[in-house]
Amino acid sequence: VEPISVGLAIAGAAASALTGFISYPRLYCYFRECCLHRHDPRAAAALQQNLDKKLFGQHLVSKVVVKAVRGFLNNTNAKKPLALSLHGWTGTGKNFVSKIVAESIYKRGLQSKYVHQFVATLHFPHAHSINLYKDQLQSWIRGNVSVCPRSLFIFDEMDKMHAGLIDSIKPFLDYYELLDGVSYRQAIFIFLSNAGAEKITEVALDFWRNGRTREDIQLTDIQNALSVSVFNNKNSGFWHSTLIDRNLIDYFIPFLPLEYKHVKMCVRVEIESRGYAVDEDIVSRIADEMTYFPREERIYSDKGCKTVDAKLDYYYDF
Ligand SMILES: Nc1ncnc2c1ncn2[C@@H]1O[C@H](COP(=O)(O)OP(=O)(O)OP(=O)(O)O)[C@@H](O)[C@H]1O
Repeated sequence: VEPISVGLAIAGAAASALTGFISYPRLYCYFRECCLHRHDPRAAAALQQNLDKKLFGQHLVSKVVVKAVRGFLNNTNAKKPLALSLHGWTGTGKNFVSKIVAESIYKRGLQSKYVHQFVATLHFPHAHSINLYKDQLQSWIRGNVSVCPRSLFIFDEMDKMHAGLIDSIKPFLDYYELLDGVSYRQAIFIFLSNAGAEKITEVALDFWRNGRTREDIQLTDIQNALSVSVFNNKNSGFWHSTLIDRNLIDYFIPFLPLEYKHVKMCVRVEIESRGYAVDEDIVSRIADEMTYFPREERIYSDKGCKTVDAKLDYYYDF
């Protein structure tokens, strides 16, 4: 065999292995993050599993989020992007659930280049810059969905967001097939706010006072009251935006206020995540340090599970 033809054969094999490698998307995407083009059945299963395991005291949230996201990911012919609006008291798991949703779709979760998070007071702090923010936000969304149709956008503190800014994202949430040549129908938008938290607490408290269990609360018990209260709340940017009256929000998802037992569950998770054995005495002491409302019954933690990790620092020497 001529040395030159052996060389060519080796070069050819190497080249075809390389082309095979590059054109084999699953292998390629194993090493480098890729936009999700096709439905991956593992995404919905991972979402269900993680919510079941990690999210405490939110039976309505788990049910609705899994149904909504699974249905949307399975739908190859969605007519609009998915828009979820998460409502509830502080520290009840809204950001936590958004993170779990992000992680179920993209391995790198919130760090993924296809997941974009905005915090109203951080990214859009000045009312006088609203026009600039509008332009920036629209071109950011357009640019990112052009690169990856299955992009995820999370907007925190929606109740502090300027109504004009909310209106500027409205076209992306609508039923258009294409906007300037871009389709937004595979994108997912998650909006977080405390708007409606009082209403949700009222319903939960009613159940408690009537001796009914928290798990008896159905979505319908809360949902109508919630959309009306959020819509009529003059303090939240949501009320005068057209997102709600044009029915662009697909699901209103209520987060119930967390009870003493849920706070304890959060403390245990935090202790374990730091590699310590759970000491029930410390768990109770931390849960006891939190404050609870209403003043007479003291059922719900007024910070939810927030600040639990900070309190833990006091008990463990790092
Ligand atoms: N229902 C829950 N189940 C398990 N852990 C929770 C739950 N709620 C909150 N936590 C824990 O508390 C932390 C803080 O909660 P999170 O940031 O999700 O609250 P939030 O509802 O977004 O509050 P805010 O309205 O103040 O932004 C989470 O990172 C998580 O560790």
